[in-house]
Amino acid sequence: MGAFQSKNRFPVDGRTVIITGGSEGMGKALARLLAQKGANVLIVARTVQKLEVALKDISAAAIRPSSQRFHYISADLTNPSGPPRIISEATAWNNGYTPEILFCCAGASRPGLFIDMSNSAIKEQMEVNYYSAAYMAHAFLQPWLQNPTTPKTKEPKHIVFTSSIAAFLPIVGYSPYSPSKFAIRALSDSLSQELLLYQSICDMRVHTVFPGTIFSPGLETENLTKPAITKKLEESDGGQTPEEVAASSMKGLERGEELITSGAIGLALKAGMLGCSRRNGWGIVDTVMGWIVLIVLVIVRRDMDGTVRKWGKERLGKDSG
Ligand SMILES: NC(=O)C1=CN([C@@H]2O[C@H](COP(=O)(O)OP(=O)(O)OC[C@H]3O[C@@H](n4cnc5c(N)ncnc54)[C@H](OP(=O)(O)O)[C@@H]3O)[C@@H](O)[C@H]2O)C=CC1
Ligand SMILES: CCCCCCCCCCCCCCCC(=O)[C@@H](N)CO
Repeated sequence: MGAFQSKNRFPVDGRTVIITGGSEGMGKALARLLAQKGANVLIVARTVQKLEVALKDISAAAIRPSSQRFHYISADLTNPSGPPRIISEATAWNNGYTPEILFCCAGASRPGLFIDMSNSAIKEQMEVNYYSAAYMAHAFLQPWLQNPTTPKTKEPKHIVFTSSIAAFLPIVGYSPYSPSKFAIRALSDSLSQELLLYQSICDMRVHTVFPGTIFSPGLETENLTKPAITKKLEESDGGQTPEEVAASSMKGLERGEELITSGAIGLALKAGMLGCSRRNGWGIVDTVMGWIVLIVLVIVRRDMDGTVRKWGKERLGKDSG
């Protein structure tokens, strides 16, 4: 302990955290982890029954059960009227303070070939992944700015978005899904710069997590309609449990990272896609890794394209999926 231990840049003990998609999968694993670290936790999702079951599980993980508080709010986050109601309910529940940390984990993937998709399916992916996060983030910034003083004023406020490594490379079958995760990364980057405007009034930070395959209820649902070629292309990603993703996300946040990956493939792919995004520390590791990755990706892309071309040649007409 002590001198060599770096500062925790994401303290949560005694603070109040709101997690969308906190009733299942990665969001629920994060909620449990935050409860173990001493946070008050509020989860948001649509289905009340799942929220009730999850909340019991989350509160059972508290390190100080007598003083930590837990709550849920049911809302459909694709509806822009949801977040303002969530803020007022959450603020009232949290003794008049807007929760200081927002995790946007709600999301879903409905894979399929673009050519087969209805326009409403294309729109739905943007709504459930991008707008659900953008509306929430938008609703939190004004209350934070107007009331920058909270019991833990010294600590910055945080928004944490959830993207995917599908935002780093093309994968057949994710054409309506990947753009929604790219959009989250773009929002994260532009907000990260915009929030500097207000830094002297209220220190607000934004982060994005890029998980690979997560063994979650959501994955089981998406696999029901996933084209076989998509399963083939993503088989080299071994996958992680929601708990593993939650733990590595928290580690990245505690190190102060802005764009966070939870596995080796994500780390490499991110390095090849950083561009003008914030790098960790001075960015030397990310940058050198990026040079190597960009060379390796020439081969990866050629290999993936070869697989897709062969698949089409052998199966198109018989089974386009
Ligand atoms: N699973 C995977 O392989 C990967 C997932 N991701 C992303 O990680 C995040 C978590 O995924 P995962 O662990 O699979 O989650 P799950 O699909 O298992 O759970 C999704 C959660 O979001 C809630 N939710 C879904 N739609 C809405 C909505 N319209 N309004 C409010 N809440 C909603 C669900 O509850 P309810 O249905 O009751 O509303 C549930 O709590 C998502 O953003 C996902 O896109 C990223 C990479 C890989
Ligand atoms: C040096 C770099 C090597 C690169 C190897 C490429 C491997 C590609 C694996 C892609 C896996 C995609 C997971 C997306 C998960 C997701 O977001 C969905 N499950 C939606 O929920």
